[in-house]
Amino acid sequence: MNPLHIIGRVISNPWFVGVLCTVAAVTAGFVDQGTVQMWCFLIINIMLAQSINLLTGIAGQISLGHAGFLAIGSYVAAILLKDYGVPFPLAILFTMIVSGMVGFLLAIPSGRVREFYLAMMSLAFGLIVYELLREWRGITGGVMGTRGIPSPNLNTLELLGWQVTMEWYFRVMLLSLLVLMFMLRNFVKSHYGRAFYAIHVSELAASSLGISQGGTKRFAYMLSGAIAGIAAGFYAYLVGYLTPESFTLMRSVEILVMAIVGGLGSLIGPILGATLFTYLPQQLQAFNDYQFIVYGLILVFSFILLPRGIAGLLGTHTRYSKHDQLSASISQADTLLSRRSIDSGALVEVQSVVMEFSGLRALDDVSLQVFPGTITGLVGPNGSGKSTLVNVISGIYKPSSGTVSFKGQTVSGWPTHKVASLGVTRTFQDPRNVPSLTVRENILMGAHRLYKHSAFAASINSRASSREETKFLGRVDALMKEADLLQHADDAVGSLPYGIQRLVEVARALASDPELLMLDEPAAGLSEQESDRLIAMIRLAKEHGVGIILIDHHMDFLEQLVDEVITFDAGHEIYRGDMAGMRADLAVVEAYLGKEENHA
Ligand SMILES: Nc1ncnc2c1ncn2[C@@H]1O[C@H](COP(=O)(O)OP(=O)(O)OP(=O)(O)O)[C@@H](O)[C@H]1O
Repeated sequence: MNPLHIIGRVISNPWFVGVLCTVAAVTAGFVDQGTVQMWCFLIINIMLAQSINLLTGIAGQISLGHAGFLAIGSYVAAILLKDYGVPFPLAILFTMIVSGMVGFLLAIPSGRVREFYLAMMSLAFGLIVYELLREWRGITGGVMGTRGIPSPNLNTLELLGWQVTMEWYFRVMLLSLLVLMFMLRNFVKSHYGRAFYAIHVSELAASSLGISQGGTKRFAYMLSGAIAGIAAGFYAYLVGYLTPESFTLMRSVEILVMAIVGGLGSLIGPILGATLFTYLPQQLQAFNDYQFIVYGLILVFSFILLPRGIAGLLGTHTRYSKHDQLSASISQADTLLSRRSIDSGALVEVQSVVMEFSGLRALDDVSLQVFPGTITGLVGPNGSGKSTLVNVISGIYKPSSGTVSFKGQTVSGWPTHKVASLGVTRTFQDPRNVPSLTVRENILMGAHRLYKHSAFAASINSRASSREETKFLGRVDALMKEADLLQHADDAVGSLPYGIQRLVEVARALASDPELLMLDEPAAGLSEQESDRLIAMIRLAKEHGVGIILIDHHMDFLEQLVDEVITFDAGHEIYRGDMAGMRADLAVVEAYLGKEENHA
């Protein structure tokens, strides 16, 4: 085994972490105050790097203004203690809430912009906060800053009449970090963590699983702000004075770089990055004037040589499921899918839908009904409107006119995630999985809409949350067995052949326990064996009363499955009936089948 990977395994082992923290907590009583203070700065950096990692590394929302959170939190904490005498743990708690609220508010405009613009917006946030600190003299003390904040460094910090020394301050910080890491780890491994990762990779695929992109982004900003708030509170008391110069753009960049160099998306990475960036500047002091050049070079080389950061070099992976914790208790699921009544009326009803794109009529007066336990095939030449119809039903497009209703309720115009949360699940023409997550994690993501437990319950790994996770992990294992995917359960989806990726997406759709399942060319690129697996899965869904819309160009494949087939040409329905009738229909042969045969 690679020796670096052995190091990675050791440092991510909870026993190692426990022993290291105990040793540090005890040793803090014997070493000089400067060393303990440095350890405190390390903890602050770890918290900040985790905060940005959650937002940028996991939820994919780039932030160049994190020093803004640090600044707001630090000044709030300072004012609460210095001016109002709030005990410092309570003041830190309050700071966490204020910073979380700032994060939430910041997410509202951020929800509308992406990538480069998002980076610019977060940059503007950091710059505005910096200017406010300089100009709002009555509150912040302007460029002179705020001094005389009770601090363990000056032996002026007290709690209930007891003087808090540096050594005890460090122990409180260490305990806070351990609690934070425990909660963060559980959170990331829950359906909340998977939702963060899903919006990062594909907002469209995420919303088709019932994940609200706006809500998830706001939640990510809020949590990230709250974590930065905790770091800020500890920072304000640790240093005992605040000036705007501690919260410049450089500080924001430094926080981001710590997480990137450590390894974005993993939980170990930010710890490693923060450690490097806390101690490196000290080591480089020997280089005097060349200190910053050396610093810059290290950065450039680490970006080039370590694309997944130090955590990648050490082979540490963060898992986005609790499979490793719960594997002993996972049994085979009793049911793969809920059994639904097939005697009820139409599941979905499309009425006179027209869909126009700048003058092009992709759908022209289309109507159809799909009943539980039936399969409706959609066929037609390329560009005839099949995918557009699925996009209209799933809420990706709002029809230009006409309505879509699901179980009698009009859903046209609803956001995609809200339609999906009713049990309307679809797959895409090109599979949209999360390539870096495992097969198990991807399929588990499908169950998102079914989870009931709160984010707090997920973070403390409550009994109810474990029970729910175990149930869905069992269901996912059973689905993997059905799809013959068990041997790939722990492989990253991106490393697998195309056909397998398609089966993963279909299994993910089934994990949502859908009422209506829409499959867009699921058999494309599958081997014969994989195609048989797919047929078995579709039949399983049908037997359980799921209503299915199936788009495909393979007539042999459709023949084995569909109850009814509808043929489109240029957005119009040209045939509806059984497969035999379709093959004999002159209009279909003219518009579609003739061309298909010519292709063959
Ligand atoms: N977002 C969009 N903007 C503009 N035009 C679009 C959009 N989506 C679809 N179209 C157009 O609508 C028409 C129908 O496209 P659609 O993807 O539904 O066809 P399809 O039958 O699914 O074809 P294929 O078999 O190639 O998937 C095409 O002319 C396509 O270019």
